[in-house]
Amino acid sequence: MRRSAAPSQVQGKSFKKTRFIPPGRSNADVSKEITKMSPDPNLFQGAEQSQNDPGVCSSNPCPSEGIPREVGDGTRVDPLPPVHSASKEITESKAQEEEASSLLKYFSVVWCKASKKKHKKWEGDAILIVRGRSFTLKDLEGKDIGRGIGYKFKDLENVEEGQTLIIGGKEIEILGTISSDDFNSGKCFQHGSGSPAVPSSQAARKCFSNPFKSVCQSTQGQGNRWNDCRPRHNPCTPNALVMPRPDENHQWMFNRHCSPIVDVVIDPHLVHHLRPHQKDGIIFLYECVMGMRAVGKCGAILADEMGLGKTLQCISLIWTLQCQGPYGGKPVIKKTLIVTPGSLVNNWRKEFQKWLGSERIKIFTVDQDHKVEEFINATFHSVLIISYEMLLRSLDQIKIIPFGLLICDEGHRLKNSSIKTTAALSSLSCEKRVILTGTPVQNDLQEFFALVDFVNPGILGSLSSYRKIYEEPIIMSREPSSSKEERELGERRATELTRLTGRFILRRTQEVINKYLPPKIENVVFCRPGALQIELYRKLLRSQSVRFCLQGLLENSAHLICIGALKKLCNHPCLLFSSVKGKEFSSSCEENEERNLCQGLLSVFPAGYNPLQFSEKESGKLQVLVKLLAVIHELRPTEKVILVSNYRQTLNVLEEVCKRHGYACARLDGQTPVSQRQQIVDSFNSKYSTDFIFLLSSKAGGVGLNLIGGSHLILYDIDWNPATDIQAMSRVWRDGQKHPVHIYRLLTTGTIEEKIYQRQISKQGLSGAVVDLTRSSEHIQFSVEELKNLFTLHESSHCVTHDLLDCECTGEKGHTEDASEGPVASRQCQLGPQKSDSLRPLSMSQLKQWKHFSGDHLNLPDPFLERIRENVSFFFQNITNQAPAI
Ligand SMILES: Nc1ncnc2c1ncn2[C@@H]1O[C@H](COP(=O)(O)OP(=O)(O)OP(=O)(O)O)[C@@H](O)[C@H]1O
Ligand SMILES: [Mg+2]
Repeated sequence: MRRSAAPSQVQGKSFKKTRFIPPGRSNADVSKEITKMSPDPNLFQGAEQSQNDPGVCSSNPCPSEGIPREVGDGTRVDPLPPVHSASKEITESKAQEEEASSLLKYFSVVWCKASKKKHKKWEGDAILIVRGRSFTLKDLEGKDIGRGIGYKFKDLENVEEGQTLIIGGKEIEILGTISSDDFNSGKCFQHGSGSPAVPSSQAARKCFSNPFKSVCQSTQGQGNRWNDCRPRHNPCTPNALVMPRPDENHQWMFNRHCSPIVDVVIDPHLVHHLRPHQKDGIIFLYECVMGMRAVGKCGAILADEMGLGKTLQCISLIWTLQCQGPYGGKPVIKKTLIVTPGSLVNNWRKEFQKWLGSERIKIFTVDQDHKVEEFINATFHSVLIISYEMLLRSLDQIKIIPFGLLICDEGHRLKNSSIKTTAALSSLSCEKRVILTGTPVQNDLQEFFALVDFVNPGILGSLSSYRKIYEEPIIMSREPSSSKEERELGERRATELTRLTGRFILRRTQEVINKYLPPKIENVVFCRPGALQIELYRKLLRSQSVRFCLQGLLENSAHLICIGALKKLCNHPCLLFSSVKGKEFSSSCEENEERNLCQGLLSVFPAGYNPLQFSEKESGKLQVLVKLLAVIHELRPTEKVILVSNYRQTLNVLEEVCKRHGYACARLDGQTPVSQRQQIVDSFNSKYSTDFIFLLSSKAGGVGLNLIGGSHLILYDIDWNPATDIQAMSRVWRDGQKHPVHIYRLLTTGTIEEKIYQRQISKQGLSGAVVDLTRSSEHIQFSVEELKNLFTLHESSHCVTHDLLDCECTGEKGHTEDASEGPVASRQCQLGPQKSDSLRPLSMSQLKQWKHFSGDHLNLPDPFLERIRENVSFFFQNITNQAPAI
């Protein structure tokens, strides 16, 4: 507890002052005086009582007037002033009020409950906010612990440093003034942990050792240590990447043996390959984990967009820290733990091998046959790579290994502090923690807290203080009904939060590597539904379940069943048939809705319909797909295709199509054993592979994979969450890709798929958790109005999405809207100004700027589109990185 030595001052004179020995004071201080602040009696009692202490007014017949009220925790809240009758008083008090309303001051204080005890202890630090005639006392968690109104303006105006006061039943000592800037930004609530890496003089003193003495000792005892401590690589070569030297404060803190300072230089073998943004990223990571950016904190979040080479940046960091260090050249760490999704364990091993070969560093990957014990016993391994699932199972063994560095790949999963994985990882004693994520949480402030608190525990204070100081003001400022003051405060707090966390969070966008990548041609293809699809769609929309949903009569997830059925139908009617079959007569209660939905559906299918012998013509998208595959195969025989769906059953249909057409294919979905995943990916990426198609379940394999063996990516269906689709799309357009990349998103015209797409690109979709991969449609709430829109089939439109764009073209000619239109609306709930970010889904106005044409358009400029136009009602196309020779 802080003990004050600040001198108190006498203030006020009209009432008897209590003698008070401030907590922690020596007896010599007893003479110091304390001011008892009381609400202004003038305001409550009328002029005749103006000199009275309101405390004496308990005899007042009207207890609600003039007697401070107590609220909540015993805090005194003084009554609102009654209306005065005398006009002179009104004029005077009006003038005073005006004067008072301009008073706004902030103080740092220590406080304790007011009592007459001789020996008291301050109970805590707090912030005193004096505003006009009132004050608020907040603890450092941002919680109100005292409040009072109706004080004498003069008393509050004269509050100053060193004073000891009694207000609102609490004794406080004013320690200092806080600028409104520091209050508004929230800085004054920080417990010191968030300050830049400048140690307090106390800390510096504690770590002091006589540098001269120890250097002498060491040079005598160990020969010429200065000569031994040369940098591992030459820092003077023109391309040398040299890490920043620790400053004096860092040296005081960490160079206890006063070893000579040695340049830490990244291995030239790696530097040769590094992109400029990767060099910056390595310096950033180095500074973070060395505690050079925030005092006592060694965590970082590297949130570069997908494909920017976060793996290589980490490998460079690990290799450097394991061999070098700034103090006497001594390595900073011995062992590193990398935790990653199961499908990426072997990708990490491969990347180590790719960049460092197999001799420099020994990697151990945990799987069924290689347990953690082996790593413990075989001491020559320095890096342990393990999946999140395995980590939970082997936590006890992991805990006993003294890891110097912890890297959590695809670490956005740690955004929930109550899940087991986060708790398990937090329990590890390793302080140097790095989260890697291409999809950071940007718009949920609590999840953001969890990530930040994981890498740098305590830097934002406790969760409750964070809520009070940042989350609540920020959220409040974004309410449409917020006042100007609230908006300003929220803005300031958001800026401060961004500043505070910006020291250890780095995010670069795709643009930084665009110049190393081939062109990307993105297409949104609106496929006409087949006749059977239309008939079934109409039938489903007429079903009792859909009708009840629209009347708001069904509870829970009934609408999800309807949505699920429509989505299956869009993929292929045979998928709907399989799910309906057998449910028509089901009697179980849970399946009631499904039964209602299915009734009469089977009769729409041709007699003797066999889902296994489905026809490609029955699905508009499948027809387009088959033609697309054929034209790619014909025009680009050496190129390969990634075919993505969110559903295993759909992948089964697509696999069957591949078989029918004789296309060799590989497949990775949720059921593919983790141990086989990398091998499947590697063999597809290999130039010797004979596979033409890679069937990918976006949910199972979307994150982290490199599928640069393919240059055409077809998204067969659409997810509510744009991040899932964007993740999948990022698998091919990344470093190492040799061919122009073609992306095709297939949507069934006029159906729910268009609606989901619109939701993705509309503001409504944007305000949700757009970069959060774990959210699915179950978390989406729909109003009856929205459901009505979802459950409408637009049979006559070429493209409902285009209809909504307010675009004047008829789709007859290739049309591109003038790019000079207004700015793209930014997301509502994000920290600070958002830079261009390819993770952000496209917006409606951006889509309008894409080239677009109807399927009837003559002379389509793209030979692939030309071939599929027959079944397509509309196209959107966008080309990134110069016009390709398609
Ligand atoms: N400097 C480089 N030169 C050439 N290839 C590179 C370079 N840096 C990274 N790569 C390659 O780029 C690909 C993508 O890198 P990586 O997997 O590290 O991306 P990432 O940032 O982790 O993306 P994601 O968020 O999707 O996991 C890998 O094949 C990697 O080997
Ligand atoms: Mg990665």
